[in-house]
Amino acid sequence: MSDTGNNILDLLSGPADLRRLKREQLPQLADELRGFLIESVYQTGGHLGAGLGVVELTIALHYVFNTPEDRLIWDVGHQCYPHKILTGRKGQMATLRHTGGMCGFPLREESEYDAFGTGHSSTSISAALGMAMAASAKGENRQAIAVIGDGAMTAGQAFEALNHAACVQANLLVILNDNDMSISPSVGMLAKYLRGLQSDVDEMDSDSVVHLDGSLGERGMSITGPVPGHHLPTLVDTLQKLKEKLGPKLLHVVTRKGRGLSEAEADPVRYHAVSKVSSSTPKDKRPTWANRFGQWLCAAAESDDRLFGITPAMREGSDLIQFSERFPSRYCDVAIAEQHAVTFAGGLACEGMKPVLAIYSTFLQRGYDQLIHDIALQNLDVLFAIDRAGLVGDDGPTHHGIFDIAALRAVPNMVLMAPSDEVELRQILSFGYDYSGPAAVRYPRGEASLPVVSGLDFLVELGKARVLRQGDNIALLAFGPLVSEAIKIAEQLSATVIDMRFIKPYDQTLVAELAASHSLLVTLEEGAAKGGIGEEVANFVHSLEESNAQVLTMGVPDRFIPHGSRSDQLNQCHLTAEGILEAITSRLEG
Ligand SMILES: Cc1ncc(C[n+]2csc(CCOP(=O)(O)OP(=O)(O)O)c2C)c(N)n1
Ligand SMILES: CC(=O)[C@@H](O)[C@H](O)COP(=O)(O)O
Ligand SMILES: [Mg+2]
Repeated sequence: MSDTGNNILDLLSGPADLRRLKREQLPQLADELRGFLIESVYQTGGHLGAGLGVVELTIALHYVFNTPEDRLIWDVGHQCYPHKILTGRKGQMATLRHTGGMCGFPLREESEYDAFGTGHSSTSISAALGMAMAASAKGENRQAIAVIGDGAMTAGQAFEALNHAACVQANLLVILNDNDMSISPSVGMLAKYLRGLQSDVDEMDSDSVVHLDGSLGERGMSITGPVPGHHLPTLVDTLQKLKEKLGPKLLHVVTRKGRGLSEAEADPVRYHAVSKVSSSTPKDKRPTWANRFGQWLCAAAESDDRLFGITPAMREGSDLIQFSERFPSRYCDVAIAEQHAVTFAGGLACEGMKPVLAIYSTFLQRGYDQLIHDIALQNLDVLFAIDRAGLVGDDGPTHHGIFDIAALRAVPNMVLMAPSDEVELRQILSFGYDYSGPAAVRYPRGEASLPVVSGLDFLVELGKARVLRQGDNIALLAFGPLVSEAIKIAEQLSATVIDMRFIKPYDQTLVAELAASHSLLVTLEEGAAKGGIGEEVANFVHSLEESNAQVLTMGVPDRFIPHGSRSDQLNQCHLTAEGILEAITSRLEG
């Protein structure tokens, strides 16, 4: 017995060892792997339910296929921890999602077994098909396997890829991991269809494999399943058969999210991700920006029955929970379908409704064309509540919301606002809601900031900033919660502090006045510096003939910021009081 009680798991250094096991050893390996996964993720925090649901599937895939030569891609990638543990990274699990530690998603640079980096959903089939076509072109006899959940399957790109795959002869295996869950329960036509096909995974038995060969089958993609996704003998036998079958194939497996941990099976929403179990008593958590948004949304809906609240499968994350319960007829979870969500909001607006689309900044990237083409170009009255705008911490670069400033300030008709605290959030959301045109309010992940200056008037006027402190030579122009960092160093610098509030249109009149009365303007934004609002302010100031003011722009540098804590990331980007002070000091010492 090894010291951790894991007879088999601890003896495996990689899939080659796994493939030397007898089939009858695999169920014990699954138990050991599941136990280690739970224990480890409770220590570090991270995604849990999805990984528990694919323990057997992961073992079977590495047992049957010759990974890494056979390419294995995990859609979204939040379920990849069992895969990482079995591919030589068990020892790194203690560093999961820590600064400098193991990534919480598949990462090509981390391992040859991570065939494709994921994080945003629904990319796996496209990538696997590309790899399969390349193998064919090179005459290489290898498989490309995409494991995609029922939630991820609802996104358009998944269907685009299936549509293409069904008409090309490439060795592609798509495994639909159907646990009837997204983060919240799956919604939409696909979910209904799949529910009609499968019984409860525990009621399925090994001869329940149904060769559907349905409509897609007649046109080039064979469909197998549904198969009980926790029954190792069935999984291994089925995968062996499919391995020998040429051409594009789809295997439908039925699993349970959170499998093997009773509380996670009972509440898969809550156990989608868990915080680390810390020995110290948890400090009272303050409401998050998303909580404050959710409260505002309910209050606004109470007084206006034209308001619709829309989320692309992120009810919990964006905190539309209360709204969904109180206003079910005006709550729309459109599944993982950001492109559809944006244009759908436009349709509502055309008919006089007041849609509010709550969407993470990083996921809005999926709907950028729709924002331009369907909303801004037609000047439709849609409010975008852009959540997770800024550095997000543990999830890392696939999830940072740092491109929305550069993206949206380039779009005519768009209004883009950045509240500095939770009181401002309410005021600015209301302003955006009342504004009759496309408006967006961006706010970060985590606990909502409290006002740093009291007794201010809250009247919000289009394109107008707020002077929080009058100083002399240096002016700090903060866009959003970085106001609090600016206030911390204002006295030491005897600086003027401006809460800019509006990114588009920004308060150009005030900037011109500041440029005439200060020698250094410093712009602060938690967004990509390249293409950011700081560049626009600098261009404007440097175009003023009557001013010699210099502009120091501070934002996220032109590189991807790795996973880790949000505070580490802000430090890396010098977007803390200390970092800003240091940058100003070195500029002054120039
Ligand atoms: C484009 C995009 N939108 C939203 C998300 C957030 N997200 C992460 S996991 C998830 C649910 C995925 O459901 P499914 O694919 O069924 O996987 P399961 O968690 O059930 O294993 C969502 C919506 C994402 N990662 N990417
Ligand atoms: C995997 C995925 O994309 C989501 O689970 C994401 O990690 C949620 O992020 P938050 O924790 O910021 O809600
Ligand atoms: Mg699912």
